[in-house]
Amino acid sequence: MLRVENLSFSYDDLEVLSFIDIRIQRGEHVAIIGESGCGKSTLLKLIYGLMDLEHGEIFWEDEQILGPAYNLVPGAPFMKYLSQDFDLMPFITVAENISQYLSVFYPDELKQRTQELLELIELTDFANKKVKTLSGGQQQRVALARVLAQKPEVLLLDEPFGHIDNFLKNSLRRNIFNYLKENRITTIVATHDVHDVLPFADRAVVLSNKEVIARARPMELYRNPKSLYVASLFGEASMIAIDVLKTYANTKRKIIVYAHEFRVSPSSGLQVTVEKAYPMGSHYLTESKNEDGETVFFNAEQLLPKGKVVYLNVAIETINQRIQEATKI
Ligand SMILES: Nc1ncnc2c1ncn2[C@@H]1O[C@H](COP(=O)(O)OP(=O)(O)OP(=O)(O)O)[C@@H](O)[C@H]1O
Repeated sequence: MLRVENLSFSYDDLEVLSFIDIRIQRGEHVAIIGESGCGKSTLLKLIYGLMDLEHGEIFWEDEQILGPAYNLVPGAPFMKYLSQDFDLMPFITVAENISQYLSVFYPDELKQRTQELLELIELTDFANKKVKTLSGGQQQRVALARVLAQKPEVLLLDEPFGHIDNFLKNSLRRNIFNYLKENRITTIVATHDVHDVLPFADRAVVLSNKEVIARARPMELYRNPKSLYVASLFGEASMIAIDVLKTYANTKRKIIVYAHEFRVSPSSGLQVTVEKAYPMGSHYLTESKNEDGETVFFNAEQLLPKGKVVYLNVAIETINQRIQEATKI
């Protein structure tokens, strides 16, 4: 088990993390999510031992992870950290970069394992190309294979698919995350991309304003977000008064509604005026204002013109589900 206990950290006078507690089981896949600048990368660097904690302790099983003040070579040997800069050897080939950490005493195994990792990152055809000639996304994939070659017990990934185009991203994500699960590699991913989180993470930890503000299974967080901040990590969302959606409801409480959960109606529901519409392929993400001037995002099948007044409804099941959570917001 990885235990992060009471961790606090500041850069000079700027406190970034305050009394963080996280426990991660061996083989578990946990996503650290939160807005840009909330401290995700800092937390990964601290877990890897690249910086000294201001307060608190980190353990992997019974071994304490210590920072550079206590370790000449920072970075725990049973862990690997894939940062946003890739740490590759630019003047040798892709295959050589990957096999650098494999044992030369077993040449057949070295060849087979290098091949396996090249297939995993979908770069078999580039095996003999020098790394410096690759694109940023290709280099990121080599960096991934290079850390996997070292068979870490714990893998820390910082925005692992940030440089990779959408064309490849989905299959690569499935390859890599399935590989990590099958090999029981404990994985912590810092990301703001929901596609890294919902299909793959066993749990998500949400950081905001120096603290952990939510932790749960990703689908649980998505279905019942406890704040607009959490919902916004999954998509456009708005806070709506329950009595506007359910006219017979006698309450001033509000619930969170995702843009795709609204249905457009010509006559009844929450009245909004269209401001702007963004084509999204299957629908138009439509920005509107309600009668109190608050912004409401909803998905519409049609392109609605600026100034058009429409009414929005939400399925009763969704309202009831969120009402149960609304008291906690
Ligand atoms: N070396 C540094 N020196 C001083 N401040 C830093 C340093 N690195 C990060 N920070 C600050 O610490 C805060 C957290 O940064 P961090 O990179 O951990 O956030 P993040 O959640 O990973 O962001 P992103 O998603 O944009 O990568 C930010 O306010 C950032 O400006």
